[in-house]
Amino acid sequence: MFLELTNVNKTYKTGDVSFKALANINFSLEKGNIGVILGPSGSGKSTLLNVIGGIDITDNGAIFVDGKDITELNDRELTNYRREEVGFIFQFYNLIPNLTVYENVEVAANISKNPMKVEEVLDAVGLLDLKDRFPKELSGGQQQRVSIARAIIKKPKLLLCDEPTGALDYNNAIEILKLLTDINKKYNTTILIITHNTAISGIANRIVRLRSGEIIENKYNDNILPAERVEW
Ligand SMILES: Nc1ncnc2c1ncn2[C@@H]1O[C@H](COP(=O)(O)OP(=O)(O)OP(=O)(O)O)[C@@H](O)[C@H]1O
Repeated sequence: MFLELTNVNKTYKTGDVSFKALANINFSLEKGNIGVILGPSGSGKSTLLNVIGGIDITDNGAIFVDGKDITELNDRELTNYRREEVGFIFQFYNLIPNLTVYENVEVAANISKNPMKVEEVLDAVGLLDLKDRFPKELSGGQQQRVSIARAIIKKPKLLLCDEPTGALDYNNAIEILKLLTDINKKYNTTILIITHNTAISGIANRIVRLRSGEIIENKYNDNILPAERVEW
């Protein structure tokens, strides 16, 4: 199994108050699969993505990524894991406003050991013609393509997406889902998407539903839809 979580718990402590954000999480995802984590606001989706991405730490449990338990890594190893093995995509793109499209992607290449060529990645996301524009000169969908280019240039084993279509209108959202499924096929990248939008689960091999930090449903999807046929 490529990604495997066993008995993962996460508690936030603020002063004397503690809050259990993840309770006994168990699920797994095969290499090259797409997983979708569904759940309402506050159900623990971002927390789950953050612990899988090595941005936050768990109370206990194991998180195996490609055979390695990342909860056992020291700080330096965890930095390398985040930098080399995981790509992140967020709802609000987080592009650097005073750098061009090309430069935004180049920055990511510069901190990676064995990156793809900037042109190749911009071509893969359909932005080669717009490489000299600044983020404010792009539509939301185009800005999200830049952030996807930035995430995949390091050839991540795992692509973690936090509401990747949350700020987009329907047509742009479908284009981004199509791009994610294309990347999944082209590079065999394992992708995990968190969203409150149930319709997005149409493109996923595995669907996990969270409520109040607990998994209430975990199923294999044997009726996968192409992105173009996802509707909401
Ligand atoms: N740093 C923190 N300190 C304390 N509590 C936190 C912290 N981060 C998140 N929480 C709490 O943990 C719970 C889960 O939060 P999380 O952000 O994982 O939910 P979510 O499903 O991603 O929500 P949303 O869809 O609104 O982003 C929430 O009740 C939240 O208030």
